[in-house]
Amino acid sequence: MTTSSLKQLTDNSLVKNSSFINGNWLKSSATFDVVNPFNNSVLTQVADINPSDVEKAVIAAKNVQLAWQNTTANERSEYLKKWANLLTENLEDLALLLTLEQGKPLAEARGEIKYGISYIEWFSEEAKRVYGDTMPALSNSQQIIVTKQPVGVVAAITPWNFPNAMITRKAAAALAAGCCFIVKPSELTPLSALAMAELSLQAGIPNGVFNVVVGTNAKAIGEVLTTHPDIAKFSFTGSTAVGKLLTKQAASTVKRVSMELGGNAPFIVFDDADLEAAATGLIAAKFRNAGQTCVCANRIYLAESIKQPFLEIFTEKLKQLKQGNGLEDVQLGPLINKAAIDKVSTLVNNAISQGATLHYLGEASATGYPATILTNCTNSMEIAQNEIFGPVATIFTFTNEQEVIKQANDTEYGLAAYFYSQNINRIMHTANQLKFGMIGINEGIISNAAAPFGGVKQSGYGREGSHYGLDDYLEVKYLCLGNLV
Ligand SMILES: NC(=O)C1=CN([C@@H]2O[C@H](COP(=O)(O)OP(=O)(O)OC[C@H]3O[C@@H](n4cnc5c(N)ncnc54)[C@H](O)[C@@H]3O)[C@@H](O)[C@H]2O)C=CC1
Ligand SMILES: O=C(O)[C@H](O)CS(=O)(=O)O
Repeated sequence: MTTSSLKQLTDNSLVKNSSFINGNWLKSSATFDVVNPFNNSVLTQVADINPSDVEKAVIAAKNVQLAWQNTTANERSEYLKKWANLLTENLEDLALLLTLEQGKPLAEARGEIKYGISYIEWFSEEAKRVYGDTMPALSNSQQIIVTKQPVGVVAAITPWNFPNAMITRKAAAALAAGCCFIVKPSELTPLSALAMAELSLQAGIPNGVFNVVVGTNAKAIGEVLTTHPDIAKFSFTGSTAVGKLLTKQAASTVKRVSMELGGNAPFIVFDDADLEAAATGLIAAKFRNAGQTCVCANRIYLAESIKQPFLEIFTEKLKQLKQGNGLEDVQLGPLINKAAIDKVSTLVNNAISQGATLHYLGEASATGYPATILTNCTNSMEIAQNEIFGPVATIFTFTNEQEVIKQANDTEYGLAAYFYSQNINRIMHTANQLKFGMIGINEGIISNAAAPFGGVKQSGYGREGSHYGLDDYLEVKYLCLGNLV
């Protein structure tokens, strides 16, 4: 029987149990349990920060902000490279920690750590590519110069589904731009963030530049991070509902805001698609992290003429996926908690009561959810208008290209979309009409540090990764030099 304990780590110094502020570990009397979602065992206790102590992180960051933004781009690049190298050296322990606290299969956890490291590596180079402009002046006695400067102290709040990569995707860009950084990770998965903090210390990143505050009073902590006047920018990844609340709070001090929110991705298989490739792509796009990602395929539209052959291929592939303990040889881990299981069950039962057909039902442990295929779904069902966040494939059919594009766009979200076709005219026509920030064309996994990750509509705004990702942490300054002879 696989033991599920932190003792399995090679280097137990990576297990940290309190907030990391100004290079120190802040103890507090109150603690909260960190639970393994597969068996609900308590992994460890973590100090529950008193919201009144969150300001200590703000002060620490503010006190070192000028020194940090006055380092050279090369110096910041070197710090980031050291951090990335340490994360790579500790990859196995970081992956084990992530699977223990979040549940995803170890192979996926390794993938997430590498994905998270790729953002640090990407921005260690982007730090050296912050460029300005010159522009034609109104007279020869003038010179116009445009420079870019770091926005200042950045605060962030991140979710439990990618407890490593959602932090590095923000922190790496912030540090590269010359901004000090404070993050509140989800109280469900604080250990990955705290291990990252320990490695930032080992990388020599100066005290106060990278800070992690952990606690169960997300509301109170969030109020400090969204309203404190010494925080210039706020970045959030999580649900649209919470994103709206935090955006309102950040408006009180007119902070720069980036929002990476929920999704409701359509996945369209046209009649000219490579069905084998589309089925493989859908397995990846639907079942990664047991369906708990904001870019998961949430609605699957099949051309009527290929529905039967596609479903046969897809169902056979789905039967190969095993659900269970992420530490063992499985492809689907547990959901994050019982509330998540109840939410998915309600959506499925509601869909069936509204006419959906249960086409396939896999097996699952008590803390998992069975891989499921529902057919005969319609856009009016709750399951079509909500982010499922579970391993449930909902099948819709269509006969007309314009109709399916209209249905795909029929959502308040606009994060990711996918479609499979081998006709270039149909590909360009469809890509131009889909209202989403990111589109996978004949591809089910599109996440890449070199590409701009982000959405439109109620999936938020701002971009993370790519050369666009630095702009969110920079202010443009216009200098007008006059009276030149
Ligand atoms: N667009 C994107 O890149 C991503 C979006 N998400 C979305 O997030 C949801 C799942 O993740 P969850 O962690 O459950 O989302 P969530 O929005 O409930 O929580 C996200 C973070 O916000 C914090 N939080 C919750 N209520 C808060 C409040 N009142 N004030 C301050 N902080 C608060 C939580 O502690 C956590 O750290 C799904 O809707 C998913 O689509 C998740 C990951 C990535
Ligand atoms: O939280 C998420 O869902 C991630 O943003 C998805 S990805 O970046 O890992 O694709």
